[in-house]
Amino acid sequence: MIEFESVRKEYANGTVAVQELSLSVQPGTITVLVGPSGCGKTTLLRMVNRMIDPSSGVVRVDGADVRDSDPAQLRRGIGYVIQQAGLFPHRTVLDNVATVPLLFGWSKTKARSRASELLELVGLPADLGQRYPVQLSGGQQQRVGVARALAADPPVLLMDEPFSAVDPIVREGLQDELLRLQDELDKTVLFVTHDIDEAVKLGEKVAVLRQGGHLAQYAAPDDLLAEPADDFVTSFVGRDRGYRRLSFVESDEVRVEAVDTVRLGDSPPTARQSWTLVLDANDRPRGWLRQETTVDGPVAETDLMAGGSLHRRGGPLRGALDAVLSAPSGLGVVVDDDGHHLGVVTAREVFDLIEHRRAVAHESSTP
Ligand SMILES: Nc1ncnc2c1ncn2[C@@H]1O[C@H](COP(=O)(O)OP(=O)(O)OP(=O)(O)O)[C@@H](O)[C@H]1O
Repeated sequence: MIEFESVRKEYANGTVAVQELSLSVQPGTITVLVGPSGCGKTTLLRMVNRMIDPSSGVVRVDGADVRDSDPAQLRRGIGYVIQQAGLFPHRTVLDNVATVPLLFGWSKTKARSRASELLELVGLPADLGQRYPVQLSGGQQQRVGVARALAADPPVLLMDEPFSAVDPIVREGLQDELLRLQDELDKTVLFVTHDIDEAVKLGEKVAVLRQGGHLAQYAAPDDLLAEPADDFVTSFVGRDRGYRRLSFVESDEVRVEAVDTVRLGDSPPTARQSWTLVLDANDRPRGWLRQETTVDGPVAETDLMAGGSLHRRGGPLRGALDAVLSAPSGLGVVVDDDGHHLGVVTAREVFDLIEHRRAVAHESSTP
């Protein structure tokens, strides 16, 4: 869908931003360009919609050389989202999103109704449509930016550091939202970031660029973390790459064990284990009760130690290990999709599974 063939960009001042780079982006996937500041990510991205033309080489969208298309026409099929959303400050949110359909000659009513649908699609309440961008939080503005880019239903989306101006929690929410949207929409997304965590979370393929616009490695996230191509990629993907790789390991085989539980408001069992898991009336974990804690009567919130993160059954093994490491009991709490308690996993179980996987992988790679 998007191809770069021996693309080179030298700016008028002699800076070579992209160096003889070839790359194919698969249709219907999120591909991430990642690398340190100044390595040519934005330059590469902007060559797709002809905001920048290459000095040599060819950029193709859907098999056609972009230089053969009229830039305005080309951009109708390519949504563009930038940092801090770039919304028009004097137009309401709804009119910001309706801008492109209006340019296409849609009636005001039709364009606004499409804009409302899009606001809902990106998870914003309809009444925000009447506000001005300045009256929204950074995260909300980014969502409007995404809605606006989707307005013409373009098959291709270019996203240039779209989430880097918001705090880490909001950012994680926006990333999850993009993955959910992509499940639904199947766009061809080219996404620029300098954050390797964001890259491996979002990308089906990740292109690591290094200074001077060289392509250092182009691989699926798991392969990137498992086998960085050289010292630059190794240092760029970071020291804890072994741990982060667990994000791509399924936990289906992990054994979930039973643990003693008590409901908030009930009396604890008389013979208590070292740790008892406390649940609410809907079987959702609320915290841990230590054996040493004296409880007179029913268990109350004040008797509890805060629980750790919860591991959703079937989620990546990283979540299981994090649940173990963050729980005061050293037991990772496992829940179903609705947050109901299912049992616990131990660190030993997680490590045994990692060891087992390694042995299986080794066997299958040994002739
Ligand atoms: N119009 C321009 N004229 C001259 N040099 C430019 C121009 N635009 C970018 N550059 C230079 O080209 C190189 C690549 O820039 P680019 O913006 O593509 O990098 P980037 O990887 O997106 O960086 P960042 O993460 O900081 O946004 C940099 O050295 C930059 O200074």
